[in-house]
Amino acid sequence: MDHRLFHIEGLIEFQPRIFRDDRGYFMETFSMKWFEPLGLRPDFVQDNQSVSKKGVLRGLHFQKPPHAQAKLVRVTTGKALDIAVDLRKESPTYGQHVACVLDAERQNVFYVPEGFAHGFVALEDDTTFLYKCTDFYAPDTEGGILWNDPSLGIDWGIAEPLVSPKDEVLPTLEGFSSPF
Ligand SMILES: Cc1cn([C@H]2C[C@H](O)[C@@H](COP(=O)(O)OP(=O)(O)O[C@H]3O[C@@H](C)C(=O)[C@@H](O)[C@H]3O)O2)c(=O)[nH]c1=O
Repeated sequence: MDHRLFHIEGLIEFQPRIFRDDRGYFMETFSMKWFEPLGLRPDFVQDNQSVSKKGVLRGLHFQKPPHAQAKLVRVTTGKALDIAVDLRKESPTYGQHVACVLDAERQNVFYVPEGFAHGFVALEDDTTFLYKCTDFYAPDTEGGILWNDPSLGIDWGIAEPLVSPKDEVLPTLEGFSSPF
C-alpha cells in the first residue's frame, strides 16, 4: 500500500495493492494498518454510499463539533473529482484546498480529517461514491461552504454542475466563522 501526502497537512491519498488473478481481483479497501504508522487511529462508525450522474456536484459539506467527521472516500464505479477545503482556523493553509481524482480503475482512497469542508463532482455517469465517517449523521450540526465561492478558486472542471437546492445557498468563506 502506497500513500501520498499533500501541501495541506492531514490529507492522505492511499493506493491499496490490487491482487489480480484469473478469478478477478482482491484488495483491502480499509485497514487500520494504513493509519497507525502515520500516528492516526480514526474511529469509523458509519459507512455511506451515493450514486451520481455525470456532472452532479455534492458539497462542500462538514459537520460541526462535537459531531465533526473524518472521512475515508473512494469510488467503486466511475470517477470523481474530490475536493477538501481546509477550515482549521489556526492552519497555515486555511481556505486552501486539495483536489484528488478518485478513480474506480485505480481504486485509490482519500482521507479527509476533521476540520475540512468536503465535496466532489461526478466525472462519469453512475459514479458510486463510498465513504467511512468517524461520527454519525447529525443533521443539526451540518454546515457548508458554497461550491463556487470565488475566494476558494476551485477548478471543478465542469461548467454547469447539478447542485442540490440546499447546496446552492451555502455561505461563502467571507464572513464565515469556522467552527474548527
Ligand atoms: C449525509 C447523510 C444524509 N442522509 C440523508 C439526508 C437526506 O435526506 C439525504 C441526502 O442528504 P444530502 O443531500 O446531505 O447528501 P449529500 O449531498 O450526498 O451529502 C454528502 O455530501 C458529501 C460531499 C459529504 O462529504 C457527505 O458527508 C455528505 O454531506 O440523505 C442520511 O440519512 N445520512 C447521512 O449521513
